[in-house]
Amino acid sequence: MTQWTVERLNRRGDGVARDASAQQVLAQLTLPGEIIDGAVHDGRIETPRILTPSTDRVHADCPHYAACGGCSLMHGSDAFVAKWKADSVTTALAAHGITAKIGGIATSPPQSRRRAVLSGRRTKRGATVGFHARASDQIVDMTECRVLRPAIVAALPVLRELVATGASRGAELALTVTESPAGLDVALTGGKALDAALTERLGQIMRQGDFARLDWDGTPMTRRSPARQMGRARVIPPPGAFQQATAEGEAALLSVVRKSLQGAAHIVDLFAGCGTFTLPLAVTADIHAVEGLAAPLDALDAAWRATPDLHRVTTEIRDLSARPLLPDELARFDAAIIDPPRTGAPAQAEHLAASSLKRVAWVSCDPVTFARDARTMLDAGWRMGPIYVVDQFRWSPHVETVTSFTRD
Ligand SMILES: C[S@@+](CC[C@H](N)C(=O)[O-])C[C@H]1O[C@@H](n2cnc3c(N)ncnc32)[C@H](O)[C@@H]1O
Repeated sequence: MTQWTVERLNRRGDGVARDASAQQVLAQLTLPGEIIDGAVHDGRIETPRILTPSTDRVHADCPHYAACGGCSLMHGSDAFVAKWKADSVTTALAAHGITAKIGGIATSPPQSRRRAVLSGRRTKRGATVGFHARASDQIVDMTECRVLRPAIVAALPVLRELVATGASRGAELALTVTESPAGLDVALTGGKALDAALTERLGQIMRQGDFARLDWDGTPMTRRSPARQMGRARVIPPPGAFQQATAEGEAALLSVVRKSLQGAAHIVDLFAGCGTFTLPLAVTADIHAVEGLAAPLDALDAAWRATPDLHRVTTEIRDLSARPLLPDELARFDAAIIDPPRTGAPAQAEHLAASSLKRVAWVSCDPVTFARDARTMLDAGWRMGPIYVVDQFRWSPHVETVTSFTRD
């Protein structure tokens, strides 16, 4: 059988391997340097046999690992994964001619992810709930998980009950499950239409799982408010709202943002969400929070109004792709935070680059789009500080970063 040598992992964490004639295949769950064989289908080896393992290979301690798409790097040592994530940032920046200094990597511990989007489907015997299998629309019926908070794992039987009760045959439900201090906050989409009988049954299931809130396709049922602390403020995030995936990751991002903007008195927070950065920084600065969705901004505003002694916080609903803040609008601030979605913020980057601002803290969840936007800033004369890698999605190929841009 042909033998292949794994040269590197691609951005999805798949091994890129070559045989003696330089033919290339992709092989999941492999590591650089490994010699493998296995059946090739459509340019992929789905179940590679590891003939010569890497010294970075470790036992993946999860019964679902062979199939579950939630993790794809659990077979690599912590040191290997940390270096691979840092290297994927430097490689993305190098593609735009940028030499980056990595300031450090903060990896969230196992079982720390407090928010996950799971899938659920009714089956003949009940229901299946979990992440999708790798490159598949099948759902892995999860009984254990090394990344999710224990409270979410413990709720899996109740989540299955929820899906068995509320899913139409064949339909796939999406369950955004967030651990709040008051209990689980579950937002479900794709369920059966609510009627009196279903509402009553859902109430029983909520009590069984001791859920704080269940949002059924836009109809919220609340037993306790799923409020959480952001700085001194208590925010009630809207159902399913974006929140940083781990408390440790959020603290690491906030610490770099805070240090980068120290002493700033008037800050604009672009892509502000529910106020992860706005509310803690409002202890020392006036903040203008800009965000595309009304619901998170309403939550941010309500939290600010209910908290004594914070600086002034104003909010603006605005699509920052279609209508980025212009240089003359940015002129009234002395610093900015930007935390765009994975697509990055090419339009807003142009205007930040051309503005009179002197400091920008830049949070990113995609090194490739970040590198493009960083190029825009550097071309306009900004300097980029060290990049901190914040790994909130341990064992997945996902990489987040935070850095600062300054100029005199
Ligand atoms: C990565 S999240 C960051 C949220 C917040 N900074 C935090 O840390 O919780 C990106 C945010 O950008 C918002 N968003 C996405 N596209 C947008 C757009 N075109 N204009 C304005 N906001 C947008 C999303 O609703 C989301 O709240």
